[in-house]
Amino acid sequence: TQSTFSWCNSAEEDGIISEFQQYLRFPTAHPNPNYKPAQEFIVSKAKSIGLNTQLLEFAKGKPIILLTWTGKNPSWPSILLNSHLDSVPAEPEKWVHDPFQAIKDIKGNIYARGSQDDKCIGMQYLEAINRLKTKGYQPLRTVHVSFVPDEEIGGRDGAGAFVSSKEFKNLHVGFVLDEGQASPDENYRVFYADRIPWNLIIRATGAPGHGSKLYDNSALENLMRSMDAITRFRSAQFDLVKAGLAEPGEVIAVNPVYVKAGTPTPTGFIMNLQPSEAAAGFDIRLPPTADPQLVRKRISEEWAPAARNMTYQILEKGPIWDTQGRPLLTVANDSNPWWLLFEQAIMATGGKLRKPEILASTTDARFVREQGIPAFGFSPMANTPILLHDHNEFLNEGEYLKGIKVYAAIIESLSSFIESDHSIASKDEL
Ligand SMILES: CSCC[C@H](NC=O)C(=O)O
Ligand SMILES: [Zn+2]
Ligand SMILES: [Zn+2]
Repeated sequence: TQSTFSWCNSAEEDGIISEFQQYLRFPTAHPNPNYKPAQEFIVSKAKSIGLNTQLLEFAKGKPIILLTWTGKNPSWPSILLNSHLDSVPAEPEKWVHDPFQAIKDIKGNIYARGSQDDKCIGMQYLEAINRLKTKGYQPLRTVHVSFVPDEEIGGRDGAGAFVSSKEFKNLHVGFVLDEGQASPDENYRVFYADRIPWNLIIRATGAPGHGSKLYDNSALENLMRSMDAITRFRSAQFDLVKAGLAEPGEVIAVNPVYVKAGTPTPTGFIMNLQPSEAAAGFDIRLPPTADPQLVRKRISEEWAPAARNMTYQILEKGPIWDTQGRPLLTVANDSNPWWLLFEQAIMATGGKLRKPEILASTTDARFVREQGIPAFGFSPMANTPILLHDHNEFLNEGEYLKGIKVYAAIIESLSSFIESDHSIASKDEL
């Protein structure tokens, strides 16, 4: 059969797809990711395409794989392509195919945990580099590829430790690509910021009492009043999205993740005793445009006021602003040459791009942006339902192969960027 792409015959395509399936089968899902076999696979693949390989480890059993394709001008700021090795767990019995077998169905859809999030991009980076090397392309800037652990559990021992290490400083990274999200339509999506998670726990106390009694200030009544206030805020934010006035990543999300109260028995709860303690946990996500001080004030005055016998705890999973007090975002317009190069490369492959977005969830790109380094989130998956962390996560093989072509164009464009000599204008003329 004829291959979809001029650069590769169908036997080569089959090889590329089967290597993607192999990578998907490594058991790197939480809560017990086994990184070693996946690491050996990536290192051997990297060696076969002629990349330098290095292993870093900032926490035991959590390797960071760093691959390097040295450019003709190694002193220039380099490009880093990042992905994570781990994935969230899956419930095999709720999938149509086993999430760790990477089965390809008749339509070419490859079912696996990690197929979208984000083992696809890690392998696509390598295939794209392989493609560029085969055609004899030599980068001006050095290109690094990193595979990191622990993204799904916060990334502190992975990208967090890596980005603040001396090893990272020595790479002199000027621009980073990290994961994005699938797009159900024909337009690719790109992300210039992440929302930052806060974990909020609110606790209420009150006098216990008989289950039959109406009285003020019980622990659960106090908690329920907070729930009401939080629900009103949540709905107001969500209404902005529903009305099309804001994108999902542009509002503050506050979602309940647990509620804890009551006096347990072996079979349930004591029903005629109003408890003296109650607590609830929330996943809050703040866009870089939010004012964290206002959110803190709202929590202390409306969601957990001392006047209602309430206390609270906020665990901030990262700053909203960089060290200079600017919102943690990467400029995604023509004033940023990296943006132009990125956008032009996608268009040159016939790909279309939606308006840049703030990612509703959180990725390792935030660690990079904290260092003042520009980073975009991008996973080339168009015409694909958004299934990250969901049952039946899959990626179509044709879409995967197209993504390799897109990355090849992007990597070529970024790594041949010559700063401040009108290279952007000259690229337009090409
Ligand atoms: C505290 S960082 C958590 C990172 C995680 N990333 C992907 O889902 C998320 O919950 O968005
Ligand atoms: Zn991810
Ligand atoms: Zn994820």
